[in-house]
Amino acid sequence: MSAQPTPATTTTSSRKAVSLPHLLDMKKQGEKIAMLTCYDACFASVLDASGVDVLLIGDSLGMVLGGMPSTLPVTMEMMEYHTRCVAAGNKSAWVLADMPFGSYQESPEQAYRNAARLMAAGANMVKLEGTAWLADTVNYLTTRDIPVCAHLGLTPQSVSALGGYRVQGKDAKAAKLLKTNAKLMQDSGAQMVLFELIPGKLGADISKSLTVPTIGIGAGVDCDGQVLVLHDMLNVFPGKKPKFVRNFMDNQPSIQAAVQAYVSAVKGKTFPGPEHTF
Ligand SMILES: Nc1nc(=O)c2c([nH]1)NC[C@@H]1CN(c3ccc(C(=O)N[C@@H](CCC(=O)O)C(=O)O)cc3)CN21
Ligand SMILES: CC(C)C(=O)C(=O)O
Ligand SMILES: [Mg+2]
Repeated sequence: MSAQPTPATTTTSSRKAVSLPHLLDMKKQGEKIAMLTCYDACFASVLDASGVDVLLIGDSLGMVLGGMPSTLPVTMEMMEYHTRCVAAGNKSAWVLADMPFGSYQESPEQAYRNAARLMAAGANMVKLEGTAWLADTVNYLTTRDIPVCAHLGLTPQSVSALGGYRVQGKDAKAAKLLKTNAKLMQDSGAQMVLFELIPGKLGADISKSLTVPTIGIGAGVDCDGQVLVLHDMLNVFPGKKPKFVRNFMDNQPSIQAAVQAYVSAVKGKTFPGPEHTF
């Protein structure tokens, strides 16, 4: 083979595609997983080239792109469209798509039918919010070769039942239940578990107790990876920022540099700090 031209800039755009074994290996090696939400081809290309490991097509897109008051009005059509957009711009990152409110809660069969649509649109894995009731569905999807990330802790699709976007697992009983449910998700076949808004100590404890990688948002620095909503860390989402958000545009000349600063901060364990942790 003839020599390849040397790239002008050092990026990770030529990295090997991120895979499930690779993500498991990152946990084993102690390399933190950097995840960001992504809703379109253009940002998919920027994030992929900046070394983001996982692109999450979050149902937060309803609030961020659509200006909706919650994630509940988000539909399968919206999730499919944005998953297609992200897959089109991505080369090597792992593509994770949220299943929207009402698309999986009825039955494992309903969940499979809708998960298959997101996989066909370009997702590598789907994410479902729930507690113990979700176990059968996780088992149904994973035995049929659809990789699953279980989303525990604050589950925004349950905002009305939970009484707001509040920290979960605060007392000993709630903490124990969360840990039990995390193990149940792993035992049901989930290859990733995501925690939103839980005490940092609990995030550390559960992450140590699981063999699959854990991803945190407001769950402390000791999860195996971190996720933020892209528009929050770029400081373009209006209104009061949750405590776990850091503005990565601070002192950065470009969006690319801000995203690279996020990846470095996650890998270097300097984000999240105590000031972002409950
Ligand atoms: N732009 C955006 N960013 C997000 O992180 C996000 C969304 N949208 N939409 C879906 C959910 C909603 N999320 C939220 C929203 C608000 C708080 C919040 O204000 N939390 C309080 C904690 C309150 C307590 O102490 O219990 C905080 O101060 O952070 C947290 C998560 C996370 N997700
Ligand atoms: C905040 C993350 C975890 C999410 O589920 C979303 O963006 O929808
Ligand atoms: Mg979501």
